[in-house]
Formats: sequence, structure tokens, C-alpha cells
Amino acid sequence: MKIEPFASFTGTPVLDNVPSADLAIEARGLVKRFDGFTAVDGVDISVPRGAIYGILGPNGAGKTTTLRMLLGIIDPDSGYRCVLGHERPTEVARRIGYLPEERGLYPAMKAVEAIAFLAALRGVPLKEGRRRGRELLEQHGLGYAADRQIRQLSKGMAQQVQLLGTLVHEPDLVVFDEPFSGLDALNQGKLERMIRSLAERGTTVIFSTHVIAHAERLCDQIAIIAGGKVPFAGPVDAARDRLRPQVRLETRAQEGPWRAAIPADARHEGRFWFFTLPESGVEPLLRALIEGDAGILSLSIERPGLHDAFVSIAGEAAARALEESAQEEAEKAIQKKGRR
Ligand SMILES: Nc1ncnc2c1ncn2[C@@H]1O[C@H](COP(=O)(O)OP(=O)(O)OP(=O)(O)O)[C@@H](O)[C@H]1O
Repeated sequence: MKIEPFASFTGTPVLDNVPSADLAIEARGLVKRFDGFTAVDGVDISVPRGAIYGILGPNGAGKTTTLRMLLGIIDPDSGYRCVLGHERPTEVARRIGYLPEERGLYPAMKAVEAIAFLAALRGVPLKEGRRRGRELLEQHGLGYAADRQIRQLSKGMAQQVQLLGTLVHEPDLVVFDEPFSGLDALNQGKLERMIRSLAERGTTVIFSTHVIAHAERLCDQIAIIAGGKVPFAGPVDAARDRLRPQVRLETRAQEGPWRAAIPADARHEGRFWFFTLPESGVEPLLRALIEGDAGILSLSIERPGLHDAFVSIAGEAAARALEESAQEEAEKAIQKKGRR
């Protein structure tokens, strides 16, 4: 099927050159409506094989709905998806590991049995699932809990067991829906390392999040999603490069020929000048300052972070909603701890 570029797609066209065979996921113009409400409104995503890919957006942006369409749990009303080379994702379910947003294992099951059960759902014989389950629990420092019932584990531990259950059949693609939510800082760090090591072994990882720091630290590529639309999809660096670096300059001289090198819209606050690095780059700026006798006391050039890029791409309202989502989750985590 020939896919025409989606009219509203404004993402970086970097991936246009990636052949489809090198993509673990290719989605074009995915649309999903619920009772007349458009939850996902023409989403385009290209996930290269072996990449760590983040879907970043606030609560209600359409992340879960997009992931469910990619997994074949629900079908799009329109659009095209191709997952691990198949247009019907359920045909490759055994090559996919999925951690849903709603966590839950049978409370009466032992940890090792829960993993073997999830493995069996993906075609691994129970005996082999138990063997791999014990091995995985050992590898992740949970060997001591293998024969404990899920109800005897802390929430964080149970979540880790479920996570291992998504990896036990050695999938080529893992799909994690908000994998960091509900984990404390220590376990979040462990999960980041696990995701990196999966990608190093060639597994493709796609996860949703509303925490910019996770996307910025981990992802090769991201899709920014807000109100069901994806205004940007591509490398994290390409998102950041949409904004020019910012200069902070401190000079000994107050006036002089060097002032011609400072853009007209520069801000002057206290001892510092703040301005956007001119298109011509750092070297001509430095030269003009030195030759113009500025007497440079300090100069720093800062590349914009993903937060600034998000604001510029998705708008301030979406950025505020993203912050509120992250804050809501942090508050929930504190309440949960308090109830224990
Ligand atoms: N089965 C459904 N029926 C009706 N509306 C739905 C259904 N699933 C999702 N929605 C709506 O679609 C929108 C997108 O939901 P979705 O769960 O995909 O967002 P999300 O980005 O994953 O947010 P969250 O982080 O809160 O889960 C929301 O307004 C949600 O209420």
C-alpha cells in the first residue's frame, strides 16, 4: 500500500529516508473516535528497529489509544499501521511485549508463576516459562521473591514482576504504557537501565510518558502528542534544534564597537546580556566581541532542552497540561506512600 504524506504532518522529515523494512512500526494518519469524540486525530509515527521511542504528552492526549491501535487491541477508524512488517499487529503478538497502563496480576499467584503465565500467553511452554521467570527474577535482584504470592509483594515489586513478564518471551518489540508511573526513584533508574540494555540487544522499545526528563534522557526519537495530534515526530535532537541556542554574556566594557555584535532584541539584566545566538554562529560573534573591545568576563551558550522545544512545538497550554499530569502523578505517589 502506497502511503501519501499526511497533509497535517509537520514532523521532521528525517525518517522519510528510512526504508520501511528498517522500521519496527510505521503508522500513517491513524484516527480513532469514541462516540463522536476524536481521541486520536491523524497520527504519523515511524519507529526504527532497535530504537528507544517515546510518546510524550499530557493526560488524555491520546497516548494509550495510539499504543492500543499499534498493538491491534483496537482498530483505527482510518489510517495505516504496519508493525514488525505486518499490517495486522495481532499476527505478530508473540513477538511483542506489552505493559498496559492498568497494572495487575493475580494476587494469589506466585511471582514466578505469574511470569510463566504471561510467557504461556505468548506461546512459551509453562516449564520453560518458569525456568526463564526464575532466571529473570534472579538477574533483577528479585530471586528471593520468586515463590512469594503477588499479594505479598509491594506495589513496586509487583510492577517489576509484571514488567519481567512482558520480556520473558524475548520479544522483538516492547510497548510500555506509562512504565515509570508508580515506581519510586530507585526503581525508575533501574527501569531506565533495563530499557537501555534492551535496546543495546536490538529490541525496539516504545513507551508513553508525560515526564519530559524520561523522554529526554532515554529516547532516540519521540512523538509529541497533544489533543490527539502529533505536531512533531523525529529525533530528540531535531526537536531541540528547532530552537536556536541562547547566549548569556557578561562584559567589562559598557559601550564600544562590540555593541554592534549584540542583536537589537537582546535583554540586558543586571550585569548580563541575554540573546539568541545569531545564525552566523559562535565564532563571528566571539571575533566581533573581542575585536570590538568588549572585555568578555563570561559567556555561556546553552542549547535549549526538550522542555523548551515542547513549549515551542505543542504550545504553552499543552506544556502546562504536561506539567499538571506529572504533578498529579507525583501527588498520587505521595498519597499512596502515606496510606501504607
Ligand atoms: N474507550 C473509550 N471510550 C471513550 N473515550 C475514550 C476511550 N478511551 C479513551 N478515551 C478518551 O480519549 C482521549 C485520549 O485517551 P488516552 O487514554 O488515549 O489518553 P492518554 O494520553 O493515554 O492519557 P492518560 O495518560 O490519562 O491515559 C481521552 O479524552 C479519553 O477520555
